[in-house]
Amino acid sequence: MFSFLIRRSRGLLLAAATASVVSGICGVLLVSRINAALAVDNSTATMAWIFAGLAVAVMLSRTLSSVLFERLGQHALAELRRYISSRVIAADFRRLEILGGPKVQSALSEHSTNVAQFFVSMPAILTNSVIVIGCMVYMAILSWQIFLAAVAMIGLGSVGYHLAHLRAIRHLSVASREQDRLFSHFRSLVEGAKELRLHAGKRRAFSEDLLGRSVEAVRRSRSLGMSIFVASASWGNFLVYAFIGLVLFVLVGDVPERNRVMTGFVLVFLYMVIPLEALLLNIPRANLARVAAARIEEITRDIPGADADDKPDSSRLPAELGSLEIRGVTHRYYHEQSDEVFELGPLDLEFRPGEVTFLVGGNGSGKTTLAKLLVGLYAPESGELVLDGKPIDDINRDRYRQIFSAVFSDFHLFERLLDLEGGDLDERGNRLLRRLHLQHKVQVCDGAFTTQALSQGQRKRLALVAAYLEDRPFLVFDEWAADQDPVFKDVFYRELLPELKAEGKAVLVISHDDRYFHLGDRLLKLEHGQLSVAEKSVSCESPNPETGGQASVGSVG
Ligand SMILES: Nc1ncnc2c1ncn2[C@@H]1O[C@H](COP(=O)(O)OP(=O)(O)OP(=O)(O)O)[C@@H](O)[C@H]1O
Repeated sequence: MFSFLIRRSRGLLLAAATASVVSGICGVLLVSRINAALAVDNSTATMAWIFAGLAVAVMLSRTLSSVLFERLGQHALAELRRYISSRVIAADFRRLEILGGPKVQSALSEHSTNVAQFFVSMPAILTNSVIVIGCMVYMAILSWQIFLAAVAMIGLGSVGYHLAHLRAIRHLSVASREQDRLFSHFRSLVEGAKELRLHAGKRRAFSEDLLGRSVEAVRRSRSLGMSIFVASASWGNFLVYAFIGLVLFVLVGDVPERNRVMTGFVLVFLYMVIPLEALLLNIPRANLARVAAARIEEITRDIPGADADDKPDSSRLPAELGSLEIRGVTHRYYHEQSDEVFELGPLDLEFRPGEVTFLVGGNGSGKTTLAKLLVGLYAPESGELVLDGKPIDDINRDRYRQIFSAVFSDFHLFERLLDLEGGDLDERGNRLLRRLHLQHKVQVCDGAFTTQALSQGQRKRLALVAAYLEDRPFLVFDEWAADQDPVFKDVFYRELLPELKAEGKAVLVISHDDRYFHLGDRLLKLEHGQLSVAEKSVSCESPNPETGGQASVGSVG
């Protein structure tokens, strides 16, 4: 993940790192100049100018590195969000369903921000590392014996620090996993607002048992992890003071030029303590970023790219449907908790243009799953879809999907009518809105609905308008009419469906409205994932003159 980000902004990173290193070097030179000034009786004007020059260089390089790293942080955040979004857009739909929205949201917000923080803490890490290393070199020049003692002390500190880090990272990983769950509770907080307000007990249980526990678990693991980091930073700090004591009161007695060396060491130490502290405190942030990056990698690994083609060449999309066959297609859902499997199929079906097919079946019989298989959202586990004699595979599945417009029962309405153009788009949209009696509530203006603040049934009508405007050869409606009033049910079944049929569209309608079934060309019934031929209902209505009331059933498996 970091290497990906580093690759994307190599130039900026190099400039920022150079500025940090320059700032560190100038800082160390500054101390050496102070020490030199202390060692002479009268400091010269040249010494003063060098000092001033170095001080200005430190200020400029530190400002430059901080600004550049801040920009890098924002750049990294934007890059990560682009990367994760593109992976999500291209992901296999079923894998995305299994992964779930909260994890994606968590990756896009918190994990990405933490990774970006790495770049913000980089100047502190780099500059202070250079200062600490420079100070060590300066110490080595002053006395190599004491330098060796410092190296031994740093070795001891590093081992303790490393062991503490391993432990801290474990806690931070637990926290970032728990945070994904927390995001799903955040979603319930808004989406379940009605239910939570209507039931005090449910509200209490949710906020205490679910949300509260999750918030607490994240807090506990993260503060444990960060406390270990901070404690190990204090341990490092303690070692510095222990070392100062050791040098001042034990080691320095044996070295030649005792006074000069002692002044030098005291100065270097005092100068080094703050950068060292900053270094030890910033390394945890970098580690937090490492954990977040690992989590993002894990999440994006779970959603491998499928067959989505970024720019489907619309000229290659079939404007008309020839024949579409489903041959021996199956799909299975495994439910881990109950160790049960729902199996749909094997199904054999054929769809033709200008044909309206009704699909019925009890709840959970597999209707929506069949629709998802048909439109290519799920790849069949066995069997195949054949469009105009050509089998659909991973390579051409995305192009295949472009022949469908669908309104699923959990449809989503985008703010704009995306990828629809034409000077008369607004006019065509508004014409449809008039037919659906929505013209007083909403309009299509500049390719977007003027509002979405409508009832669920009205919003579904907007989804129908969007599907209509797409003008694709195959339309799928998953219980579209379920929440429409009788007038609009009538408009849908008696006006819109026949119109689509007359235009040569193939239409699959998942429905429980048996009083309209005679208006379709055939009726399919699903029971426990298996298709059966169903008799068309003739209740309430006279037989359809077009079909003579007979179900024209395609090849039904
Ligand atoms: N995302 C999913 N993950 C796991 N199992 C699922 C998922 N969606 C559906 N199922 C299982 O598949 C079965 C069929 O579901 P499906 O949504 O296709 O039924 P349906 O006939 O459309 O039902 P309804 O009339 O209630 O909309 C269900 O019994 C359910 O157990």
